[in-house]
Amino acid sequence: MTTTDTDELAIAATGLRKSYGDKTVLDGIDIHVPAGTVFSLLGPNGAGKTTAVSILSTLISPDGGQARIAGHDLAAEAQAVRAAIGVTGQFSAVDGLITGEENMLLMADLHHLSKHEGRRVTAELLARFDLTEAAKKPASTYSGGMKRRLDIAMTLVGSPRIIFLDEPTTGLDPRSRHTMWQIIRELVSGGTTVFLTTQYLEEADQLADRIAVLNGGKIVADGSAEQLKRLVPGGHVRLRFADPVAYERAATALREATRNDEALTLQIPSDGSQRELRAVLDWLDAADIEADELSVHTPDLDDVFFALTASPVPAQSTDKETAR
Ligand SMILES: Nc1ncnc2c1ncn2[C@@H]1O[C@H](COP(=O)(O)OP(=O)(O)OP(=O)(O)O)[C@@H](O)[C@H]1O
Repeated sequence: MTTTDTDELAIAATGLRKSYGDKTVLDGIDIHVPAGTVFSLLGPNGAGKTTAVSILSTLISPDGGQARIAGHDLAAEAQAVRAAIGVTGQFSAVDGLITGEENMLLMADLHHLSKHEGRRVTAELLARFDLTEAAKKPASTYSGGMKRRLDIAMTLVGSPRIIFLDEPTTGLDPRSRHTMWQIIRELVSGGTTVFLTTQYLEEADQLADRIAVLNGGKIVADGSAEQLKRLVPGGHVRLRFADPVAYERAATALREATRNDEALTLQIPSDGSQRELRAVLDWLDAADIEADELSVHTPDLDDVFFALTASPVPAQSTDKETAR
């Protein structure tokens, strides 16, 4: 990789390793995040997402590997790295005993902003995150979504170029989750780089330019949501019949279909495109058969996630496999 490539990367990590005792959590992972994009690290519980965030944000040291964050070496220039990043973890930095505004002013102090500048930034961020009305109330009275917004607002006091959001919407209701997604999109359109960990596949699908799936200590897949979806087969059209005679005739006409004689359904491999759907309908018309229901299934990130995280992780993924 040339120097220019490295400069344009907000995060460039290679061979990161971390073990606790004889448990290898990260077994040599590479992460490259271009500036101004959203990168999402996905993985089941305990996969090591928080560990990766903690390493990249200088909270803990890796056992091996290197990383440059905002152009600074993680090990040799930890202070410069810290100055360039913001971290919002699973455990909020919000102090419930003081007001939202006081939490913000405290952050401004920590970042050595002048009194005047601290007040200006606080007012601006509280307004941006729709917290002006609640600013003078103790943060303990805030809803989950408000606390999460305050947490991110506090992170932004230091104007970080890169922010790490560790499961930013876990436990939020759908409306608050959508508000958070909007906030993240606005941050990125303003040039911030976002490193996001999530257990919600839809969240990664909605927000991330690139997604990496972490499992068994390794990145098992890496790409855009579309690229990842292409990794798994499973796109199909399903036809359901109420009449067993129509079902039998359709099964004879559509030789590639997989039969389910109990449910009277036929499953035909398909990419879900208009062309392929039309072909199926044309076959049915030609044979003068009418299906009672037609549904299209295209692989989604769930399929990718379950396919990629199926075996090496014990109990949890087995449950998911059986559930499907
Ligand atoms: N300080 C520690 N000492 C020992 N083991 C640890 C420590 N921190 C993390 N682990 C273990 O490392 C593994 C990865 O943990 P980590 O919190 O990074 O996973 P995660 O992907 O963030 O999971 P979750 O989604 O549940 O937060 C887990 O098995 C955890 O028990």
